[in-house]
Amino acid sequence: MAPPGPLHVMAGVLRRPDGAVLVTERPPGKHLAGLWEFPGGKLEPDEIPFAGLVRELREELGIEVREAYPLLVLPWRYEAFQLLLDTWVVTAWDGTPGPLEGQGLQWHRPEALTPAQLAPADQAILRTLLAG
Ligand SMILES: Nc1nc2c([nH]c(=O)n2[C@@H]2O[C@H](COP(=O)(O)OP(=O)(O)OP(=O)(O)O)[C@@H](O)[C@H]2O)c(=O)[nH]1
Repeated sequence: MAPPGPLHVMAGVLRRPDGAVLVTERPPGKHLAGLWEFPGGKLEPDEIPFAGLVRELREELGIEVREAYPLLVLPWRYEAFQLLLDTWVVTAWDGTPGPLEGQGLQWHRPEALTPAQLAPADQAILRTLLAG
């Protein structure tokens, strides 16, 4: 049987007008617990990427995405699985992002993020943000 394909994971980089971006902490007991990531999650079967991004950010942060554009689709391999991290920059939303799942939330300018505190795949996203 063919091995399972990569997990398609949506990630949203919420960017405020002052340039700060939102990072969220992975909860205890989960893969990469204690590291920081961009909020999001797995795409559901037959869901288009933008709809998955909107759904995940509604579920995790309680916001309604209004404007977003694709930044990069990053293929990544962890020991146990592979993912395609489909990353969008979110420039406008309704509501105030809150920790609906009890996760830590922090706003930082990309230059102030410490790469080692991010999920490994997200370190590549950070490089793209810094290059842009
Ligand atoms: N949402 C999100 N997931 C990421 C990022 N970077 C990264 O490596 N991942 C990995 O992508 C996988 C899928 O994320 P997820 O949020 O749906 O999954 P999860 O572990 O919370 O599990 P669950 O929602 O099934 O309980 C996780 O293993 C997570 O570690 C990121 O920036 N955002």
